[in-house]
Amino acid sequence: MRLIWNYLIKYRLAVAAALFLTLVELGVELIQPLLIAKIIDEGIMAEDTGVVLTWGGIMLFLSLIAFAAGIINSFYAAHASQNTGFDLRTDLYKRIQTFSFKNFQQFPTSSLLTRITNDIQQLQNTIFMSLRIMLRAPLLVAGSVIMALFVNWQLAMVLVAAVPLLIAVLLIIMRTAGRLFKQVQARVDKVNNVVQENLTAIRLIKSFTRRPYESGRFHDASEDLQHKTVRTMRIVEVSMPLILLVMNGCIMAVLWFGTTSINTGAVTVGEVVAIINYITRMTGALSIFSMIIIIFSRAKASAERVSDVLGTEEDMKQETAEAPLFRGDITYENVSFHYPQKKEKVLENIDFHVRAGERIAILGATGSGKTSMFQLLPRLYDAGSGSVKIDGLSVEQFTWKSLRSQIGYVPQEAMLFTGSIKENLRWGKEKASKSEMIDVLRDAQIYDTVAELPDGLDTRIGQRGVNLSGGQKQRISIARALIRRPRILLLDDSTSALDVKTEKRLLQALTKYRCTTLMITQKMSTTMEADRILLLDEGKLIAEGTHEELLTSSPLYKAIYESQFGEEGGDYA
Ligand SMILES: Nc1ncnc2c1ncn2[C@@H]1O[C@H](COP(=O)(O)OP(=O)(O)OP(=O)(O)O)[C@@H](O)[C@H]1O
Repeated sequence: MRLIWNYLIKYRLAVAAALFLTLVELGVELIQPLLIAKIIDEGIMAEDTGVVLTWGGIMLFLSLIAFAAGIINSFYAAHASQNTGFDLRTDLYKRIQTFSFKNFQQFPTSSLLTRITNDIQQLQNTIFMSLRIMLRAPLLVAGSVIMALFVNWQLAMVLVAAVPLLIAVLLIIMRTAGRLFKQVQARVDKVNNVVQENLTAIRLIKSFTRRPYESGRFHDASEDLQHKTVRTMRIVEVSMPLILLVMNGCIMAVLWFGTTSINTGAVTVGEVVAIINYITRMTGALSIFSMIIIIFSRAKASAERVSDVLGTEEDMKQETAEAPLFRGDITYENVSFHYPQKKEKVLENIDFHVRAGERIAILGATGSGKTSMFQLLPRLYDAGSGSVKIDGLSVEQFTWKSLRSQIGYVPQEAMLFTGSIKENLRWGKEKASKSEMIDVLRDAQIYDTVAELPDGLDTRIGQRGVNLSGGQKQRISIARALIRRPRILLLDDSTSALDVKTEKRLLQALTKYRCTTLMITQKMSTTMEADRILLLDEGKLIAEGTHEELLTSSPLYKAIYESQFGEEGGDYA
């Protein structure tokens, strides 16, 4: 919970004002039974209407003050809680943005989503409730005991004995519930995970008619959440009957001792009524305690989950050197790599050199390590051993921005954002002009299609580009990479959905960018457009050369070629 204090401190004035106003409300509440005692003993019993009216008027006035204090308190409580929530969300978001892929593997996306929404919402509610009513509850309980002692200490001893014991039990319940609520939040993660996967793969689910299976998965996750929440709430709910039992016991004891003491004259009727009034108010405050237990236990769990993310160290640090303008010469020197959670190497002793401006095709069976090899260049991962260099300088010495802004990366799965085509292109270069956009769309062989759309560049792209074909998405992704005028272009199977002629035109248009181009591909038609080809197999670079060289030197390359074009080689021989 230290996390909440650290953030709340910024709004200390609002917090102080809210707490002060709580004390005003509390003061009025605590003084009222005293006034009631006075009215009974000095007004009603003594049949003095003047006393009743005077003190009754004072009670009414104080109630109005408490009412105003309550309203203003809400304003300050909302200000402090909403702003703290905003700050936490912002910092959490910023921290997630710095995450490396290794960090991401630590926290599934669905869990990060729950943390940044639901968990922060819990913390926000807790701060609001704390400033509004929660603090009042313990203060009211403590204040009532003190005031009861002040009214009649012998009768109040009943409370001195019972209340601390009751609070100790409630705190134990709160601790247990805190642990259980953490498990509840993990179940919320699971539900989010299923929903997220479901919605992103809705087309697949429909085409495979897997709706009943997916509904089953959702049902199980949701039911698991329901059961865990019910089990947790059961423990919390014990607190309410417990409070009523103990406090009603206190009232019985006060009435019992009070009646005998009134007869001996040691206690007045007003004092008995006042103490019972304090007990009733304490019962109200303690019932809020059961709500406090729920909110605090949840908040404790949420605060830990948020802290876990905020406290996660970036495992990949960026260095401070600004990269020079690259020529685009690339060297992999004896590079080996394995993913953080796996021991087996997916790349082993990769060694090659690409001259600036060259166009290289990377060919290899699925899972042979092509994408992994790409990811080392913009430092999405760091090589385990060996060195990846651009223009003879290790990529690990540059700032992310200066390195990545010179690399155009088109990932295997074309990922577009909700917004217009224009906005998606500006995602690549913020201040791109209309003519720049037209140029890159033309080079990516998609301009004619865009121009025919009723809204042209302003055409809205649905979430993840649902309203575009696979090939259209690929070409807009390529245009987005080209608009940055990259020095190095990485195409990860980005032309797989294009027909041979369109692809040929696209590759032709790329020559004017004079950038070094590495293209992962499964298609021979693409490799034949390259200056050289790297052939990967099970993480090893097994052959390197031009198309003609590899046809004679590499049996695997020849086999792939023949599998695509037949032994004669068709038109491409
Ligand atoms: N994020 C990851 N975490 C762990 N292992 C991974 C990860 N990504 C890929 N791998 C593993 O690394 C190996 C190489 O994968 P990679 O994606 O580099 O192959 P690829 O040649 O690009 O395959 P494809 O042609 O199918 O895209 C595979 O065995 C794969 O299972």
